[in-house]
Amino acid sequence: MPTDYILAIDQGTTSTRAIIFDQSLKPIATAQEEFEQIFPQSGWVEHKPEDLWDTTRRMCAQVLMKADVKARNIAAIGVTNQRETTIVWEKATGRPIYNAIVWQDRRTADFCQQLQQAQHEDLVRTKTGLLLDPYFSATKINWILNEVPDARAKAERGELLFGTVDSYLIWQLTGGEVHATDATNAARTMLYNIVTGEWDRELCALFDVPMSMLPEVKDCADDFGRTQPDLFDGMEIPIRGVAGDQQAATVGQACFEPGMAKSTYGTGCFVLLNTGDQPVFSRNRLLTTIAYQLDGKPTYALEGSIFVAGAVVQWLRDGLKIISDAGETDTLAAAADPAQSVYFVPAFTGLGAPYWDAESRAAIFGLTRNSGPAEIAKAALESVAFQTRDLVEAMDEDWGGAGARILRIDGGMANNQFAMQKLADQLQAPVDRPQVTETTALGAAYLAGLGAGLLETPHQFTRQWRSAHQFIPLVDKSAADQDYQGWQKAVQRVLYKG
Ligand SMILES: Nc1ncnc2c1ncn2[C@@H]1O[C@H](COP(=O)(O)OP(=O)(O)O)[C@@H](O)[C@H]1O
Ligand SMILES: O=P(O)(O)OC[C@H](O)CO
Repeated sequence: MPTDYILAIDQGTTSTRAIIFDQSLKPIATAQEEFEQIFPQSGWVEHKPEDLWDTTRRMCAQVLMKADVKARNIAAIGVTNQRETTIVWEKATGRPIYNAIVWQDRRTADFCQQLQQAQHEDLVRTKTGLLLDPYFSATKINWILNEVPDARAKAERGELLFGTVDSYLIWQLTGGEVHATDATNAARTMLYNIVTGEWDRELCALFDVPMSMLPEVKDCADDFGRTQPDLFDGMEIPIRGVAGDQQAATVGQACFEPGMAKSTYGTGCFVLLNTGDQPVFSRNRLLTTIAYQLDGKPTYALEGSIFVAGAVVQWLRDGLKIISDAGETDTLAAAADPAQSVYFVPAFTGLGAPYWDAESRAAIFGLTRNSGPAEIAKAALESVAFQTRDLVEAMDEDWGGAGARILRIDGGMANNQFAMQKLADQLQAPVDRPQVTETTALGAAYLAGLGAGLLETPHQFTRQWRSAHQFIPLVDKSAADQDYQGWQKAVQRVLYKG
């Protein structure tokens, strides 16, 4: 049998997936497992790095078995990951010195505020395209170095390494041989200059992060080393593709032309609009980021980041316990009393774009004695559509109204008919769900195939993209606007910043 499969590892916020694709990029088999979410204090979110690695290793083994494919038939591995999540480990042992601090974690809000008050936001923004928010890695690294005993001294002696989840997995996969990341993940650390394409000395000084801890930055389709032999039956499989999960989804949705946009509904929701070879800086507090980097050339994107999308459904299941499965919200919401105006602002960990309010917390408005699980589920799903409209309106202004008129959607929650119909209604524009909804893994597989020289240029891949379902607006603009105004009022009531 020829060596012609690609293994994509998608290490997400709530679960780890491994998917095998054939050379035509058709998914052959998937293995997936959830892992523990740790909430030590209000606004804090952690993962055990060992869980991220163990689930990765096991899902890779499982998917090979499921697909009945041998390791020797895997031509290349692509890695994609939850972004910004921060891990610091010992160079000598590979042992993490603290749990992974997850992107949603808000513990460094005060530090960010101090830096804002000291007028550092413009510097950060021009160099990184980001805002001074706890979301990004820099202040999380600073926290670990300050709070873990001896960490700072060890870091200064060059004994500690930092990585986003991709780097940590590459380090583990290669048996400590390779400490690298790609430009899209580097762009989320708040230490990387997205214009010059290098780690920024001034920012590392500002956040007090020794540059010796930082990984080498590579293209998205590049040589990230080979797996250590005892992981895959003695085979050393090349790792050839890496991208942050939202950027991988942008690739997987074939958004290769300026003006094309995708929106991914996983734990959070992230809209990325391709802006071409020049960074566009937002006037509406959206982020500027690298969509992908090939042959040393970055393609930039405007990004809107919502911290809670699918996570609100998880909360209905695990917190409120009104459903036992995420999919149940679909029928539950459809049965809600249409006369009630319940709004749910899911600011469990503050609000992301365009509000950037780390201290606000969630609230439900408009409850009556007749409100029940159906009305709450409906409001939860609708919150995702309203939040996306917030982003798309901001993007339209920044991009001169010439943004994508059709949004490509993916992620676990894109399977929810009710939520996605509401989205089309709110945007007053069509919403396209593709045939392959595992676009994040697909993007990573494509990059790995490109890096391994198995696959052709992006234009070839673009021709393969197919819509499976298009949602079109079913309400008129005035009804949608009236609904949206209720949301805007609800948001104003939870904003901490006022
Ligand atoms: N049918 C559905 N309806 C609503 N939400 C869903 C549905 N299926 C999955 N989800 C939500 O989507 C999220 C999982 O999507 P996924 O893309 O796997 O996320 P992640 O990569 O962040 O782990 C969960 O938060 C889950 O609650
Ligand atoms: O794990 P996801 O799919 O929710 O994505 C998380 C993002 O990368 C955070 O920036």
